[in-house]
Amino acid sequence: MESVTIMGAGVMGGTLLSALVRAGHDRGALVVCDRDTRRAQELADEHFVRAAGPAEAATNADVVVLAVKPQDMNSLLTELTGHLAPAALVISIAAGITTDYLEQRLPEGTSVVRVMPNTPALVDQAMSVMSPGRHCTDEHLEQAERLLTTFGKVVVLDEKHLDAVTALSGSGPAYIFYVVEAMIEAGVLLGLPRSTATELAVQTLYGAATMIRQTGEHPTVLREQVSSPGGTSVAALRELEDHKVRAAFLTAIEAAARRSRELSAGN
Ligand SMILES: NC(=O)C1=CN([C@@H]2O[C@H](COP(=O)(O)OP(=O)(O)OC[C@H]3O[C@@H](n4cnc5c(N)ncnc54)[C@H](OP(=O)(O)O)[C@@H]3O)[C@@H](O)[C@H]2O)C=CC1
Ligand SMILES: O=C(O)[C@@H]1CCC=N1
Repeated sequence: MESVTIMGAGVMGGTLLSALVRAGHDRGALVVCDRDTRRAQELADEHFVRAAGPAEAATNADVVVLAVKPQDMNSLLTELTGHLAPAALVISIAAGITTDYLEQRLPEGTSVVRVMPNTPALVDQAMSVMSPGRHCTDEHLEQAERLLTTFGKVVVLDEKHLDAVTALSGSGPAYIFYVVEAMIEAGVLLGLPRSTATELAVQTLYGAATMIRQTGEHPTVLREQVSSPGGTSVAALRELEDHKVRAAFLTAIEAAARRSRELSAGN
């Protein structure tokens, strides 16, 4: 089984490591590294894998996953200089960071794949989109796909779409959690106990998501089925339209894509 090193023991590094362990990846072939060595050791201990410094972690890795913030990518790449195996596959999950940027800082010919996963990887329901770099072989792309498939769905797209992808599915869980928070608050406002409001909102989200997936119907059709003539749903939806909630989603997701592009410049 290939050796995988995860650089960055934060939210996504931890999420991806836990997913690989859950999928039965050989623990002896998993290494985690963080500039906070205590954090790396804690994560390693939690999953019975090994923590190591950047040089050692990179040297023997078949796959190196870069899971640091985009703003830290330059310094991480400097630390990796001279330590990557020539045949290693580098998978970057950083928002905004292009394969071009990575290839310019890594040894000539390094296989790079840019991936945008999301936090539902924690429950094996990630949406990951990947774009191969210039030197990425078919074998390396398949290797990346195999790893990513262990914790969710994977799609290959041209890199020109990756800022939009980051804005939609990368950040997407945050928008959904925000909507659910607001629905829970509304239930509490109407006098429901908070625990009941939470259960109702969460099951409604789960049921609605499952319906979209299983029926294959467009969300508009499903929304219309809920909206009885002269009824409650249409009364609520008019308020959402009046408050320009749809337009707010469009501009919010545009802002996220813009921010992804800014991050590519190291801001
Ligand atoms: N969170 C999400 O939902 C998603 C995030 N991403 C991307 O994943 C990446 C990580 O995000 P996230 O996990 O949220 O961020 P975190 O800040 O939680 O994790 C990044 C970790 O990397 C550490 N780090 C920084 N520099 C180095 C270095 N040179 N060597 C080793 N470790 C280092 C950080 O330390 P310190 O705390 O000291 O900075 C931190 O522990 C980002 O690029 C983000 O764009 C992609 C998809 C979804
Ligand atoms: O907020 C962020 O920048 C990261 C990238 C996608 C999701 N979280």
